[in-house]
Amino acid sequence: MLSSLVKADRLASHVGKKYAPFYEFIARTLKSQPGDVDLHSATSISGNYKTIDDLPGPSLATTAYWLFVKGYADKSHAMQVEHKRLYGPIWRSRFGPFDVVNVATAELIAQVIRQEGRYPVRTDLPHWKEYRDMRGQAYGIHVDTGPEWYRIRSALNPKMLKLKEVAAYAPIIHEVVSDLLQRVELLRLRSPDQVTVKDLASELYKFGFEGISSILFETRLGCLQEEIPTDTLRFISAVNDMLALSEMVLFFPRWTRHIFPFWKRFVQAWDDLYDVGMLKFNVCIRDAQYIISILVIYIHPKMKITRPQVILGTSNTLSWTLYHLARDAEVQNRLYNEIASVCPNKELPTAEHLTRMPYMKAVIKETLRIYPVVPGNGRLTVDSEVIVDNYWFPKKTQFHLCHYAVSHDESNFPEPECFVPDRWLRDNPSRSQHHPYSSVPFGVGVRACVGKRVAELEMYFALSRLMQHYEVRTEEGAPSIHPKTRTLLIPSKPIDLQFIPRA
Ligand code: HEM
Repeated sequence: MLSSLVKADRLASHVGKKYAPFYEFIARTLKSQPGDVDLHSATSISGNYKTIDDLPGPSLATTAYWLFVKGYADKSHAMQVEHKRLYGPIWRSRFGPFDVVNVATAELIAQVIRQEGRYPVRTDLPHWKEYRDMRGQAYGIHVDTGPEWYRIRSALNPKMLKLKEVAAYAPIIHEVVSDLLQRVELLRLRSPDQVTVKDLASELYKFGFEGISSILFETRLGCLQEEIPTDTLRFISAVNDMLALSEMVLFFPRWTRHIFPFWKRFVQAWDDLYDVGMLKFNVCIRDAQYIISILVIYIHPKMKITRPQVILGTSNTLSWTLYHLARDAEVQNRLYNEIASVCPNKELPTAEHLTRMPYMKAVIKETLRIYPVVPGNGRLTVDSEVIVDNYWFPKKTQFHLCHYAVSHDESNFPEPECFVPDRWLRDNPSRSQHHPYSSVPFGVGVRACVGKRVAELEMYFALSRLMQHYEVRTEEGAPSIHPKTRTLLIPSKPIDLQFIPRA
């Protein structure tokens, strides 16, 4: 029990006092959990537990059938839900070199996170490490593990996760939001009906890329300009190639590298990334590693070079938010009224204003619940064996945390497919009683998203200023748009919206 409380305390100190009741909940739960064992002696008690071989789950052939015949290759988020229904909340999937244990309830995710150790690992990225070893470069925050990751992360946390520090980025973010507003105005005026902006998501992707780059590079990339600068295009294209090749490189064994061109092109893409990163943005190699690590996590592998579509979490979330607001006039009016009352006469919102906009926060939370940008996260057990739901797992077990299935579970969120921001408001009768891990779009624990605060600031500023200037509507008879998975959860079709200027 002592070890449980220590773990809960450690977690608490990482995330802050705000969540004190949540830690109490964790500590209480831990007292009665099967996971509350001395993990160092797990091997000796492993005989009392079932093992990975006892788990239900699809065979390789069944998985291939689901992906390629039943059409779930770009709907792996929906496959989580279906497989949970078929196999229960914990199951095993095998495909190619991947052997994964899926967990799909909030409680099971909590059990994995509780045992993630001091230096959690999402997944092994041997090919990324190999490139860096070859060029004698450091791994960076996304790839690094162990004490070196912890060192970088500890240096970043106070800068990135403290609201006061992040609020210092407000002027840069507002500058980029002003460009977005100009771009929306230009595009709507240019359209035949003078209100419709076609494929809004791709404009917001450029906004997201521009926003994060101006914070990290302290220089503007020009993504929202009419003509995107060549260097920026080259940088984006290198990221695109690197991500597209990343899966291929991992899938084929090493000895095939002389036969197929993937590895050579993968190395070239990384070389280009560093070259352009350092030339264009004038950053030193260590900074470049850090910046590139951050950027590449959220860039969509399939984005087209001719029309750069850079998918970042913030822009993706904004696209879905506007999509729902356009379909729900009541929610949109409530949001507009809140913004107008806190910032009358289109006053520029500040970080302080945001503290008085609970409804806007609820709108974004609800969007992230329905569309968690990262629909499935990972944890690789490195330090110790773990016990989850009466199963014993050895070191090097890859867990898949099925965020999407959990945040769509009706035992946590009644009518889970409905967009109901009210469920997040305190003192509201329709507030859901849900497990604290039932919607964790930014991940949880010490390895959770380091950009959460920056992302929130960007989304709140962009949404409030768009609402100050426009009412959004859908075109008559516009079809519903469903998400698809391309590593991230993205709209399956372009989102076209009308922007009606407000008086
Ligand atoms: C709505 C926007 C965003 C969402 C939903 C999101 C979500 C996530 C998730 C789920 C993870 C994995 C966490 C885990 O393993 O527990 C993650 C990691 C990470 N995110 Fe974000 N993210 C967003 C925006 C950003 C932004 C704007 C930045 C950059 C400033 C960023 C930087 C990172 C980094 C560096 C990591 C790796 C942290 C580590 O391994 O220590 N994210 N994010």
